[in-house]
Amino acid sequence: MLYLRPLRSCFVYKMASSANLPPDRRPIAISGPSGVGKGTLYKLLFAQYPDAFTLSVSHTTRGPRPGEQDGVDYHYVSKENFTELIAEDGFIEYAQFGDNLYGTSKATIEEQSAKGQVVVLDIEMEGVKQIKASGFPARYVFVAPPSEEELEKRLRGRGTEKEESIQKRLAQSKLEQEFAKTGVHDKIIVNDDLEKAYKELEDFVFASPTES
Ligand SMILES: Nc1ncnc2c1ncn2[C@@H]1O[C@H](COP(=O)(O)OP(=O)(O)OP(=O)(O)O)[C@@H](O)[C@H]1O
Repeated sequence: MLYLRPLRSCFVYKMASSANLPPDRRPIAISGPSGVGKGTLYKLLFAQYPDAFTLSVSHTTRGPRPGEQDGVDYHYVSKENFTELIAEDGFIEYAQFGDNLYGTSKATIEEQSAKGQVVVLDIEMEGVKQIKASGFPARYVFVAPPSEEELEKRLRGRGTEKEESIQKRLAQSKLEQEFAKTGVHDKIIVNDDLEKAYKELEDFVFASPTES
């Protein structure tokens, strides 16, 4: 069980949630191996600054699962609609997993950004490559594990994956880390101590455009 001390006093939290917006409004693409703690880190950021950030809502051709809402969890579209959007160059990145297509639409990011929030994208390596190639303005954060052993421990500790899935994620993690070594990201955060890693993320996202 992860123990996390409150990150800020209540007073600072209120100030932050109403007035503290990042000076650099480009979307932030967060990537890194599965189980490294990406979701944990950006959820802390959202909790701390509820008005400043929003998670990008992807398009998918898979049907909604019970409890999922269109426009909240995903934008659910038909395969025909999805392929039309690809033809119109409507995605900054897309990929196929199993029988289904998933993608991040330019229009969605623009609509979300127009509301005044900074869009956060939780994205894997191929997505990062595609966004870079598209020329879409974004900032890139890579979350790295302190070690392979710790990553495996976190994946197992989360209790969401079967053995085969854990092995696949660990193998993919090596590719993600090799990719990160090529220097494509603006910031690499080693998620060892959670509070320290969170602080690094917070400092990065609130840096002025010239600093990052
Ligand atoms: N610094 C940390 N120290 C210890 N445990 C951590 C730390 N950061 C995250 N964790 C734990 O590691 C597990 C994986 O974290 P999380 O689900 O956020 O990973 P993720 O990178 O978003 O994974 P995925 O890409 O599969 O969604 C969770 O159980 C989380 O509580």
